[in-house]
Amino acid sequence: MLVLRPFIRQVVFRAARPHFRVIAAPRYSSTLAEDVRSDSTFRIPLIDFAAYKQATSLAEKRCIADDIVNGFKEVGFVYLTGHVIEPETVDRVFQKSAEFFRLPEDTKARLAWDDPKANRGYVQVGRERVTTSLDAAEIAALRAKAPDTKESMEIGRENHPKFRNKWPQETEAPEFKQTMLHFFQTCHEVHTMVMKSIALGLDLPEDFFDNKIDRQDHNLRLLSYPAIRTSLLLGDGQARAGSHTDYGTLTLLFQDSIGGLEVQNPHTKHYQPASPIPGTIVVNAGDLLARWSNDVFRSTLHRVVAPPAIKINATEGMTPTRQSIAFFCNPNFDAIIESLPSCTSTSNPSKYPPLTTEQYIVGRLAATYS
Ligand SMILES: O=C(O)CCC(=O)C(=O)O
Ligand SMILES: [Fe+2]
Repeated sequence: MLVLRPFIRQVVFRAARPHFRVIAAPRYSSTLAEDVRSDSTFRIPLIDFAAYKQATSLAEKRCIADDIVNGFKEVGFVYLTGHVIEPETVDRVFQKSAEFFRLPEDTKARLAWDDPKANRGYVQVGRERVTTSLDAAEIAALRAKAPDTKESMEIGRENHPKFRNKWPQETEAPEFKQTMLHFFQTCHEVHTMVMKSIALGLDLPEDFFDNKIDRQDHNLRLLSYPAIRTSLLLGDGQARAGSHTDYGTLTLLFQDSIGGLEVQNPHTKHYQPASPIPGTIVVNAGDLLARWSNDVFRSTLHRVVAPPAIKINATEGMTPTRQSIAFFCNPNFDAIIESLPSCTSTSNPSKYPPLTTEQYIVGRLAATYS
């Protein structure tokens, strides 16, 4: 599958409005590290993971692994194509998610999220305010002034010894549970594979992460952003989802065609659109992977803002409904996250003390919800 590599290198996604702009870059384009230094050439690399799965030698795998690691080092985000998830599977999850959010308010309220340790259940509009702040009072003030305009449903691993998922009844949402559990398993498998490639790209044995990420302590988040007058999204700090980083190893993000996701260019600090590319997964590195890699990887700020609006009259625009599905991949909750041996040296000592996944994630979740 090495033949695919030159092709992928030529198809360079330039993050610039309007959406859906994929530009064939010159054959001998500059490197990613050079491109991301300016907003006009900023790009999120598109990586064909099929080449990794089909590689017949470690050297072939290393090529893709290097591209993936480079993407997380320079941008913190990549678009993944050639993964194992069929488009029909993703379509079905979107359909079942939309059906769920159409349930009556009191049905959803019965399933309300109520405990950051469990992190399961329905979160109504305005209840979460994602932010980088760690200060509870500051987050509460932000939530009051500019709440996230989204609702979500959080699903954890089904076989947890202490915490139960909050499922609607089968008669209320037929095949919802089965669809989500199947998708959870599929995303777990993608995570395991991508982490193998990351291990290789960081000069570790390919199976380095295997026994640290096998417990499926992940979180599947169904997201629904209701239609809203665009003027309500344009105020100070106002967004569909405020600027934040994710907490775990990787996030696998599936978005519909509406747009609005933006990624901060780490060099210029300006936000650039991560426009939907059909069939791809947007994959970003989270805080724990950045910490594990001693900041070799970036956990990049991102947010969801108003996409190009549909005019409802001469002065007012309406921002259409948007759906996305985020699969937050985590290490095992009792895994100790300490700087990886290949990311530290005497001249680059570890920047962070060790901590467990649970300590980090439960602390962040407790701060961001009301
Ligand atoms: O909806 C999206 O596109 C992004 C959502 C997100 O970043 C999150 O929930 O952490
Ligand atoms: Fe996020």
